[in-house]
Amino acid sequence: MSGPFSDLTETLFADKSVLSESYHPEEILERDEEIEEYRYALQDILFGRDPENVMLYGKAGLGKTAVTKYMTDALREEVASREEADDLFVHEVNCNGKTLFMVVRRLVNELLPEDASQFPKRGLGTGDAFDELYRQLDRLGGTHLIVFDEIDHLDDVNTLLYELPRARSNGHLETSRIGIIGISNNYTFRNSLSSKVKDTLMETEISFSPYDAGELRTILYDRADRAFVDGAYDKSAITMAAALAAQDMGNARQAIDLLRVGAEVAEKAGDTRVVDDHIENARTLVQRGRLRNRIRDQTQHAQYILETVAHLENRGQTPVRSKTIRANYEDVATSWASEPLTTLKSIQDHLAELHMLGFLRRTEKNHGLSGGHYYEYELDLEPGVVLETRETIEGEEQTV
Ligand SMILES: Nc1ncnc2c1ncn2[C@@H]1O[C@H](COP(=O)(O)OP(=O)(O)OP(=O)(O)O)[C@@H](O)[C@H]1O
Repeated sequence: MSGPFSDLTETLFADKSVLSESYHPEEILERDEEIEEYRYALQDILFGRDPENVMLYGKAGLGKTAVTKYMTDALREEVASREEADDLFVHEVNCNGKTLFMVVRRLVNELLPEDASQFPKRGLGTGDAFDELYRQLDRLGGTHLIVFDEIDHLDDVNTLLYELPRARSNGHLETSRIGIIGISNNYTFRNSLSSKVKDTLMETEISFSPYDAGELRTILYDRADRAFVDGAYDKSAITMAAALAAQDMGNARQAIDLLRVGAEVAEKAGDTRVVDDHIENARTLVQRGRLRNRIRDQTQHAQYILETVAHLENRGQTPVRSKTIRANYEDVATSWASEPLTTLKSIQDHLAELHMLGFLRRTEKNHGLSGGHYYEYELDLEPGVVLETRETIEGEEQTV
């Protein structure tokens, strides 16, 4: 029987999952120094001693999570192969949007025996959660590495970083040991800690710098070799993806995304080889995707105003003054069944913000004493992207 999928064969990919976000590379490339520092900080675990605490700093996509997974997996394997080494447990918790209580409770629940009831959400305090955490850690014994991702987003991080590292010396733990691994995008995180914590933490700091084009090329070649069938990519396509990502933020995630999206562009076009043009197309698609996310992040009325300017732009009526934008904005807001903002000042505030964020271009007009002084606005991006994104957002809201 023939159907819409029946004539499909795989032409480009040997294993596409290698280019996905959930893929964990077996080998970490171009991070030898960071791995060496990490190894030194954690190696005491093998000899029954407390590990050093580790703080990793670096912007998005620079390998902090990948290196951490690689190191903790390798350590687990090593511990398993040595009879004399204590058991090793690795726990991970993301701190974004969480309170200290939520984070400690989450760890407790992960440690509790399967048949035990969960730590209550209400009725007990953070101190009780810490006590339970210590009880469970000692019940299991061994060494526990706790990875706190986005640690800078945690409220009351000072208490966490004062309590946990000292739990053993303070007599809360007898049979188990703890090592803390904190991950942060914010290089100034340490400065925000209380001096008490700064003085006692004694952590190893490992800083992840942006990848240069050569380093990204190495990472991409390795992925491409695994992801594609033989002869399915041009070397220059890899060079181009690496160069584009290096020029931007030196982010490996972005480089891998460019390669994956480029390959998808090639596949859709029925091409059997990924070449520069596909990567160039991927760049536009990835940029559009990012732009859509930025539009989504704006408040509802800021989005209506952006949509208004996009309509005016399409009708060739820009640059335009805030008064005209306001009149048109009222129709847009009403068309989405929303009550428009009432004052010109609130529209102007949104316009100033949208200008500052790079969505709008603004020109100052000065017509002397008689004509007055005002601004004219036009869109600083393609109107089509704004209107498409707005339609999608409203469509999603209606289905919720
Ligand atoms: N040195 C490397 N070798 C191989 N793959 C890498 C390397 N660095 C990063 N990657 C890959 O790039 C992607 C992003 O890396 P990762 O998630 O580790 O970044 P991160 O620094 O933790 O960023 P974020 O703060 O956004 O989570 C992942 O797919 C990861 O496997």
